[in-house]
Amino acid sequence: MKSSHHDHNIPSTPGKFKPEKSNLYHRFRLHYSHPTKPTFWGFVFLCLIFIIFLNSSPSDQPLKTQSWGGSEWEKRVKSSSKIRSKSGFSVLVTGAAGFVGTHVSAALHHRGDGVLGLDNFNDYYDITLKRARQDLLQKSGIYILEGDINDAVLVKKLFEVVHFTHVMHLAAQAGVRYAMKNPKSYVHSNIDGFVNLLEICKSAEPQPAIVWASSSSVYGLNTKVPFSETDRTDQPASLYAATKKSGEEIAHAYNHIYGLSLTGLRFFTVYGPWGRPDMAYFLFTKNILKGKAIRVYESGDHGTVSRDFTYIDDIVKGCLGALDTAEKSTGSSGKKKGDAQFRVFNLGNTSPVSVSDLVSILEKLLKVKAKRRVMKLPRNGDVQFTHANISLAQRAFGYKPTTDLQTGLKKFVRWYEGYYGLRKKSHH
Ligand SMILES: O=C(O)[C@H]1O[C@H](OP(=O)(O)OP(=O)(O)OC[C@H]2O[C@@H](n3ccc(=O)[nH]c3=O)[C@H](O)[C@@H]2O)[C@H](O)[C@@H](O)[C@@H]1O
Repeated sequence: MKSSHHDHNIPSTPGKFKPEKSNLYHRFRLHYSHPTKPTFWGFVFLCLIFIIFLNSSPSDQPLKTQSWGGSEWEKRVKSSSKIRSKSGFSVLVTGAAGFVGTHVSAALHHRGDGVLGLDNFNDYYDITLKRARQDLLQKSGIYILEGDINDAVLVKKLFEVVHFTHVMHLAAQAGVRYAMKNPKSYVHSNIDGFVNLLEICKSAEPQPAIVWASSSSVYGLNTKVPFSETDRTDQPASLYAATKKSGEEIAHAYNHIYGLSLTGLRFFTVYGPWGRPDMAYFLFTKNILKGKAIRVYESGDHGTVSRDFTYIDDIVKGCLGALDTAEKSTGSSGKKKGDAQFRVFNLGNTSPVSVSDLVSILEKLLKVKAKRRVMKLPRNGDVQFTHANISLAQRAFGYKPTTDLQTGLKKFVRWYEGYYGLRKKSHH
């Protein structure tokens, strides 16, 4: 599972029994060659198979919920969610140990909003990075609860303990290309999980306003540039995109039936410090520094593949702007009392850069020449280009990205070197 041919750096699927199994198998083989006790070892083998069977869950992502509950736990939940400023919010941030979730949580807390994080800490990518982000937030008093958005009992309990004014829903199975490897994880988090959350929000008293992460990938094969929110989004090129588009339709239905205030944000390839190791800029940095080859995609006839790379701080401003302009939900007792706000916004940078230029910028910053393997874009769900029109978000909450790719990557590289201990110590 680990080293597939495409994305050798993408970690294995959640549900990590394989390596252990082969370990045990080898250990067993060593002992099995012992001539004296074949039946004993046969028995041990059967036991092991049985244990493996018991431990393997039929679902792709088993619910991993720590023990929770009790008065101490409630105190912690309440204290983290407590509003510390005049007219501040109390926000449940799902996916709070994720890349965007961490930055948004920190920004909300910083301005005096109460923040409770929820994250299932799945192993789609390096968990130690998620734990490090958790530690970072914990230092400023933000509690990230370990639990899954599919866990209805837990999420319901949270709404009983705290009257959240807002939900910032960022928990998702991200990544475009990984959807071919683990399709069900996308349905599990992006559809099942979202519906579970909305079901609970619709019955919560009071209903919170919800802002959530959609994706630029919903534009799929759309060729009209720049992408506007009114452009067609019915031609997804990946299952990931299809689940995010489904999320937008599901959001509409919950807004229509239950009066939930819903805002979907179409993020355009967000990058920056504390980013996701499965994304190209991160993966490239790692491999360039290791002297390993990187795959640089191009389209047919040596055309460029480009992205409207958007720096994390700009995205955070967009998220806060969306929260600040979100109107209240209108329903109560699970029933709609009037029309509620329904919005979708692009949050991009408005200046696409080719993957090849991305690599050149990294080469300069890292002072290492990349070993480029230029290849035609495989049919893996990637689209050829993205380019956001952001005028809608600009009008609604003054969204205006200010960081170009060069500047943003510089900050990323500085973080990367610090985090992985690569920075040269200066001798006065
Ligand atoms: O905009 C979005 O909504 C999406 O942005 C990113 O998806 P993507 O644009 O594919 O980001 P990267 O994985 O960083 O890829 C960036 C570019 O590098 C290219 N690439 C990727 C990997 C690789 O080995 N080589 C390569 O040339 C891709 O084709 C793509 O054009 C995120 O990973 C998604 O979770 C998010 O939803």
